[in-house]
Amino acid sequence: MCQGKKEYRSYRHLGYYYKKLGNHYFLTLYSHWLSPADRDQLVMELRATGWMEVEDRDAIFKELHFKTFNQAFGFMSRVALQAEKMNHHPEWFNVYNKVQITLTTHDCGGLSKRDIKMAKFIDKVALSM
Ligand SMILES: C[C@H](O)[C@H](O)[C@H]1CNC2=NC(N)=NC(=O)C2=N1
Repeated sequence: MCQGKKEYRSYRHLGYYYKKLGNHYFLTLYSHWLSPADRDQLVMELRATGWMEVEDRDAIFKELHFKTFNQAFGFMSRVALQAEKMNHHPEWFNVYNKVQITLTTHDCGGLSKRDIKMAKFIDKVALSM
């Protein structure tokens, strides 16, 4: 989904834009694109529910604690089904009742609308456990 800068102009009519990260250009879909203003606003809202920005990556992170391993695993199962449905998968680590989650869009080298949608889903499910 993300090509180098050279394809940028040929894809523009398809609603793509390119984003420069370091010495690389990532071509990504407008439909998932987060404008800087939207990104700042949405990430600020997620900070209110415990998400934080990852220092050396364009990604967000949250650690969730549950009463038991079963609850943590049940939470992960529900998120996994949503990840498959969205074709958008978290980077996560589980130890007993704790789940650490990092969200970013690998195809685009950074945050996209899918990460925001997934983060809100995660918060909703965690609240219902
Ligand atoms: C081939 C497959 O559709 C892609 O690799 C999907 C799968 N899940 C994904 N998950 C995340 N977080 N980012 C992606 O870019 C992504 N791409």
